[in-house]
Amino acid sequence: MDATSFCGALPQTKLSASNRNFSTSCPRARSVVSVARHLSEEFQQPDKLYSRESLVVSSSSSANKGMTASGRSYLSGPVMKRNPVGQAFCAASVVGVGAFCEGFVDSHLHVTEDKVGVLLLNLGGPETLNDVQPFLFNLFADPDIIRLPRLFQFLQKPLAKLISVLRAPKSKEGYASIGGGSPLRKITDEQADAIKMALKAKGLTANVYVGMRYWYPFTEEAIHQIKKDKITKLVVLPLYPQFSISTTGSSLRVLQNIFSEDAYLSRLPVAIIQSWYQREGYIKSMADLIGEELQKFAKPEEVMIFFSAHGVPLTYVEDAGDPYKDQMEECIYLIMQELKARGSYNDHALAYQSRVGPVQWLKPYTDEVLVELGRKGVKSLLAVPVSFVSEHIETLEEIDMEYKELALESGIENWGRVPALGCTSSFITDLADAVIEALPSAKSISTTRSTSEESDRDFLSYAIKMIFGSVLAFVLLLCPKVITAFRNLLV
Ligand SMILES: C=CC1=C(C)c2cc3[nH]c(cc4nc(cc5[nH]c(cc1n2)c(C)c5CCC(=O)O)C(CCC(=O)O)=C4C)c(C)c3C=C
Ligand SMILES: [Fe+2]
Repeated sequence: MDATSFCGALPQTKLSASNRNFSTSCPRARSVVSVARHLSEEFQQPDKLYSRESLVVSSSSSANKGMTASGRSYLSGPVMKRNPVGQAFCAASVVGVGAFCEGFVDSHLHVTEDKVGVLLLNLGGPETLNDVQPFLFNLFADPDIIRLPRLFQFLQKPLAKLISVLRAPKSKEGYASIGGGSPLRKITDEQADAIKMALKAKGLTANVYVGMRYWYPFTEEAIHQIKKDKITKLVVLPLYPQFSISTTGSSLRVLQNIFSEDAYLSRLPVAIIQSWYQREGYIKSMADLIGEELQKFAKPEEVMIFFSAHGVPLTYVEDAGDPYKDQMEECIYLIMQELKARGSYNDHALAYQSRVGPVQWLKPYTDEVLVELGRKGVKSLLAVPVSFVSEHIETLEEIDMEYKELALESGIENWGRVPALGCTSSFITDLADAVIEALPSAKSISTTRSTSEESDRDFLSYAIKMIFGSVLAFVLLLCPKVITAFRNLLV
């Protein structure tokens, strides 16, 4: 497998151009932030962290699983056989009972006695209003959220402090209006329990862990527990249907860092499901929910189906090759095809919400499209949140309150909103299938540990950057003009 073929492992129905960007047009290794791309660079340097066949990062797709851009298999291990509707045969061959995965039969028909773990990756959210500023700090301190040129990366934390302090009042207002905190932890825990039960029903006993990127339970805590439980095979399932550098990519980078520094983890066979927006079970579950909500309108056939996805800055897609936009568009296409197959021929639109800061984000923007649709005479509209599978601040506050008000002011008379998938059983069953399908392709990561000389050097440069960064932040904080300019940009 070469670096290009690894990039080909990204979901790729319409992505060949952006995938090529991963390996060719973005030479900076650290500031350009896709884990897939980063790994592909590691592959070009054989003495670095990852061996060529070490980490299986797959798109959970019936169309391209296990295939490179040129159609060759990138999996060196067993490749799952599939039936024509994209379900792996694996579910039927799982026969295990007892603790963990005893008796699990892989596609080589070898009986393995693994302790299977499933790690759900999610964003996390503040549980109280006091958590909001530190949560925002964690978010903005992420180099996959604020992407600074390499030379300025030492400013990441001071900048995160500044932005989080300035943004906190507005965010707090939002969280206060949905009950004083994010529901994400509770919902993700429920999803974890539901996936565990669904796996058990299919004959696979597994521990399911939740690892959040910016709040408790942090990914590090989940990994600690995975080690304690002596898991022997791990499937990583990010709870984002579409891959973005800013979400799945960021969480995978954290995992990569933890795994590369730990002897046990670097030997642990891992399979990563990178995106799953194209899975039949997910598409059908979304179509079910949309169909149900359409029926609540007096004239369902006249309703505009309005997909609202979380945005990302335009540079992610255009410069860093984030496949998010392509995957989102393909996802909407598949959902609409499914609705057509069921006899619904509604008009639809896709727009992007929740932009933050002064830069351009993916367009069209949700608020502008709502006003435009109202102006054009659309009277009935069904909002469909499509980038996230739990209720969260951006569905409960931004869509249900802000956008609804804007739509009604703009002339739309009948408003509806599709709930997030949450623990919808067909959806959970499909995620369980995705886990079972991914399991046989788990591979361990082999690493070379850094020498003590290297870590001494790292520490020194870290210390210098921190001191320099703190002085700069101090100067910035003392300059009222800078603060006012920032505040105007952020709120
Ligand atoms: C696919 C989903 C998401 C993408 C892509 C994404 C990118 C992204 N987000 C920010 C900034 C913020 N995000 C915030 C909260 C938040 N974002 C998502 C999802 C995606 N973000 C979720 C699920 C949540 C948590 C919601 C909750 O219930 O707690 C916030 C904090 C809330 C606020 O102040 O608005 C910020 C800020 C950026 C900059 C970005 C891409 C670069
Ligand atoms: Fe966000």
